[in-house]
Amino acid sequence: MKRFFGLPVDRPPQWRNMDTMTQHSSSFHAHAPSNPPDELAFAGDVARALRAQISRPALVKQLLPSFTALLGLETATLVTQQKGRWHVDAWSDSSGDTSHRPPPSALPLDLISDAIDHGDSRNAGRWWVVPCQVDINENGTIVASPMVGCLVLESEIQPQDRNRLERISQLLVTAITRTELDGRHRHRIAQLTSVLEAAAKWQQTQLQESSNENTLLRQIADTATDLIGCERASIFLWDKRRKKLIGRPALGIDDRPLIVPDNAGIVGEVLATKEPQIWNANSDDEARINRDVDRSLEFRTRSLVAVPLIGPRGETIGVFEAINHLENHFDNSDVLLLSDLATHAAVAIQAQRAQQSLTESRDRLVRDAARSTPLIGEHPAVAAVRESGTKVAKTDLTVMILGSNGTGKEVVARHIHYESDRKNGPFIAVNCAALVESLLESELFGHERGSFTDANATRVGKFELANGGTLFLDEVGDMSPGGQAKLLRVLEQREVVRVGGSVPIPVDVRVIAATNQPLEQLIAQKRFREDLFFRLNVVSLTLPDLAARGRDVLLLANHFLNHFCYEIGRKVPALSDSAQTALLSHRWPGNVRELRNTIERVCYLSTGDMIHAPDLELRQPPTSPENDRDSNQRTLRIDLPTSLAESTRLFQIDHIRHAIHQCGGNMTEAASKLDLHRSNLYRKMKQLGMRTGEEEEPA
Ligand SMILES: Nc1ncnc2c1ncn2[C@@H]1O[C@H](COP(=O)(O)OP(=O)(O)OP(=O)(O)O)[C@@H](O)[C@H]1O
Repeated sequence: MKRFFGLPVDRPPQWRNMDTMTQHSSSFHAHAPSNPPDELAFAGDVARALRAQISRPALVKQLLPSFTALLGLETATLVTQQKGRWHVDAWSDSSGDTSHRPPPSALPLDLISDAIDHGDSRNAGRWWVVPCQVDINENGTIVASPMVGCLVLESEIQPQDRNRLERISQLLVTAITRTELDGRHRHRIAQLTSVLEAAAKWQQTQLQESSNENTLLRQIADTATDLIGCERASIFLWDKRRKKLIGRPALGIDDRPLIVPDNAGIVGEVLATKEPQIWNANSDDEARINRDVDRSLEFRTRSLVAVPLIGPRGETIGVFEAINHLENHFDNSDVLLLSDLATHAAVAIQAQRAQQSLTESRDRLVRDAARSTPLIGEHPAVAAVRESGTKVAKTDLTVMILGSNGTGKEVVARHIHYESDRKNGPFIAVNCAALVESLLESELFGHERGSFTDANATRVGKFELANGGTLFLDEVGDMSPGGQAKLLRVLEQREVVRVGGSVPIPVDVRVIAATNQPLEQLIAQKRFREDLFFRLNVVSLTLPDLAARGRDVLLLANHFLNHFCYEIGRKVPALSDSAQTALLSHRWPGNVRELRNTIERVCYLSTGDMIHAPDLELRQPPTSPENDRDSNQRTLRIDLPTSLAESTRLFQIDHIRHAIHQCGGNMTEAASKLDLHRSNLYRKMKQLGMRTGEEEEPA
């Protein structure tokens, strides 16, 4: 390959022997105007035009007159093939006139075809034809359609001048093809940039939870319509099982999909062959178009291009179709662009489907999780907790749940979580009583590697794990002073610092705390921070003991019966009258947890369709101030050394509890039994650090 001014030029073999003639060529001025440009100046013009990155027509217009003058030609013409016909792109005569373009028929068409077919220059009489072409894969770049053209030169050329003519013609041809290629590259880069921008937008759409497949498909079709410049674009998704292609957005007037058999028309051809298809009216077979669809949609297809939609794993998911080019017929460049769009569209569609199915699975799991821990109970106090929980769930307020062990505080916390907008986030429960001080901090806030002896690796704390969801801090009253201080800081600043770390990590967590301890009393004893109490106690919900919930015991018993029998696959037995009476009269010191365990045991151990009282094996626990509330000969043992004032306080607490219990939680009755006014009873209870929730009031 020879180079002219840095530009590669392929020399046709039959001209190589003309090199020796170059030295004589400067005498060639057959028809040159009076002051012709010299070869070097022309080469300079070519280099400048190339640097300016002008379009091919502009470059030819600029250089053709001086080229004609330099070689002393009569005329020089650039012809190209367009839709199978010859077209005169540019023309110049020896005087530099470019306006009198001849018709293609005035040119030596046979010689032109000969030069194109052989890919090298041809000469016949006064005509010289130099091919000027851009191939499909020139320079390793995909070019949609080739440029087929020739420089046609008209001149009485002397043999000794042929070499010069060839050399200068090749310089112009190289400049023309280079400019054409550069233009195509720029156009292609712009196209690919647009495709990538569109793909990024589709990705955003597909990630939005609110978007559905229709939104995405419409967006993809709109992009194709804009970029290709056509009237409509449709995506046909393949329903393999039903052997149908479902076109969306439909060509139709409203939002209905267009359903066609998967072997019909051009889209059917594309699906079967996985090959793109172009159809243009007048030049292509009319029978390939399904005019029935046109008629039903009151539309006329004049031109169409369709490409397969291939998913990321090579599976065909449908066909992408563009209809009616706005300016022209569709050609290979439209196939190329639509194929680029189809590649990204197929990925976006598949990703959207995967996202959709993940969202559905997640929603199903969340629903199942919410159903697995229902807050059972019709007692007004339980109903009130449920109602307040639902209300407070819509806010991000911190909630404190009070109640004895096993009354269902975690169930209430879960109820709030699943009723809230955080339900798709995690629900993390931590039992603060179960961990020693040092471990609790690392459990809640995480720790950095090496922050203490056993910290072999960095650990993410529960606060971070609960990000976007709910953190349930059970037995918060048992938290260490250090832990309390840290917890307060996290609640105030909404960020955690891992143990041994210094970087604050933002967290978006709703905190629900619970305790069975009288926190006011702990505050008085300086065992619980008052400021933390106020932070946690923004809303407080109190669960009554199970024994105070009346017939809820039976509701819960039946709920657990159904649950465990379903788990072990046995028929659900009924509770006999004796069993019901036993359940209702038991004191349930372990509350709902105890009831649950009792029913679980019965489900596994009893046989038959009926559960009787003895099956329940309910034994009253040994006498203690906590559980011997029915006995009138109760003993309250207070360990020594205890001050008289403290002993009196503990006695009063026990006595009031006993009275409330005996009255089934009815505070008015309990107050009268204690010879107090109801409001005085409440005041006394507060004084003693007792809980005074209305929940102890039965219906
Ligand atoms: N109202 C309820 N409806 C259904 N199940 C309940 C209800 N209350 C409690 N339970 C069940 O009783 C058991 C104990 O409940 P939970 O752990 O919520 O109590 P808790 O008050 O948090 O206990 P602790 O104070 O010991 O942490 C759980 O198995 C729970 O599913």
